[in-house]
Amino acid sequence: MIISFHYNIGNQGIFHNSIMFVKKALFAVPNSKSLPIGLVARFSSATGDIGVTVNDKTGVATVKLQRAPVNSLNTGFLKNIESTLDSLEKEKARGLILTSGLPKIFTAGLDILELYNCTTESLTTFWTQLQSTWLKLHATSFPSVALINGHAPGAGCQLAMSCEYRIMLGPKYTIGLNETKMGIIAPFWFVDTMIDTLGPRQAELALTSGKLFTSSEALKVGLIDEEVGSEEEGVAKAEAFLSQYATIPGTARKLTKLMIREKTISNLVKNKDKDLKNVIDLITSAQVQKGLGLYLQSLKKK
Ligand SMILES: CCCC/C=C/CC(=O)SCCNC(=O)CCNC(=O)[C@H](O)C(C)(C)COP(=O)(O)OP(=O)(O)OC[C@H]1O[C@@H](n2cnc3c(N)ncnc32)[C@H](O)[C@@H]1OP(=O)(O)O
Repeated sequence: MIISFHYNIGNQGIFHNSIMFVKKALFAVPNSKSLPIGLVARFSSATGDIGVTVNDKTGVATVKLQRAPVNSLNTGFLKNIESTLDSLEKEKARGLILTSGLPKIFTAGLDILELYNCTTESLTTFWTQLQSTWLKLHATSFPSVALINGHAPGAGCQLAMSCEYRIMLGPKYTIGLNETKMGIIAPFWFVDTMIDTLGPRQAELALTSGKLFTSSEALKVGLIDEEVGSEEEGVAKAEAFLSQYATIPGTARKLTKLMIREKTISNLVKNKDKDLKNVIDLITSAQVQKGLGLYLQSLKKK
């Protein structure tokens, strides 16, 4: 476990001539490392790595997801993300920028290997962790921005939608809930989140077709809030968005957010077991297993 807390020195970034400016450890982020982007692949692991950088002037934490090759979300990585959010809550972070440390991919969504050839037991562990990580992200007390610097299909889109503001790097990447394209059904809380984000009409069109939106299409329907031409521009816009909360009393902000999100959150909290049963029934069916196998093969053939 590396316990590190990285400061942005005068907003110049944490790496200068490949030297990390690292101040003393202030809190623990389990299994976390802060890595130069070019080194990401070397640190790939079952649980992934999470780079956390906190700007000491603003208290905003930038969290970089790093699980090569595509930041797919397995049980360990989701647990790692949840622990990171717990640490940020404990240390009273003033804001979150959630982004990817990998080139081209925000996250490829759920790790299909957790769904394919799974047992009821392994699927239960995985799905329970997914529910728990999502609940934490969706209800953070601090404001959150998803800086979507690559593709964000499936649960990648779900994570982004749970942040309060979405900034996407254009024009090459896509985002959306593509479950129906895979012959599966998005869980009700993914659907609720998309309805909260797009409204019922656009959500229905998007979900039934499993649409993956380009950044400009996503902007048009309100799936993202801003499209940017570079990561630097994205970071600047994310910081600008978060800076407006510097003068807003935190408790009033948090309670307002939770009031607006309460219905979607409590729908999952009250129906966790039902959701799990739906998933087990669907995912372990022979037909869905066959489809997932073919989907995995098609990804590998590319
Ligand atoms: C009630 C049940 C509800 C279940 C809900 C599910 C929500 C989900 O999130 S389902 C998953 C949705 N995600 C996808 O469909 C994404 C699939 N992946 C892609 O479209 C592409 O990989 C990409 C656009 C993300 C990246 O393309 P790129 O060309 O850069 O890389 P690839 O060569 O395709 O992939 C590299 C490597 O990674 C493997 N892989 C890709 N995605 C996943 C994944 N989601 N899970 C596991 N593994 C994945 C891919 O097979 C390649 O593996 P190899 O290197 O071994 O060939």
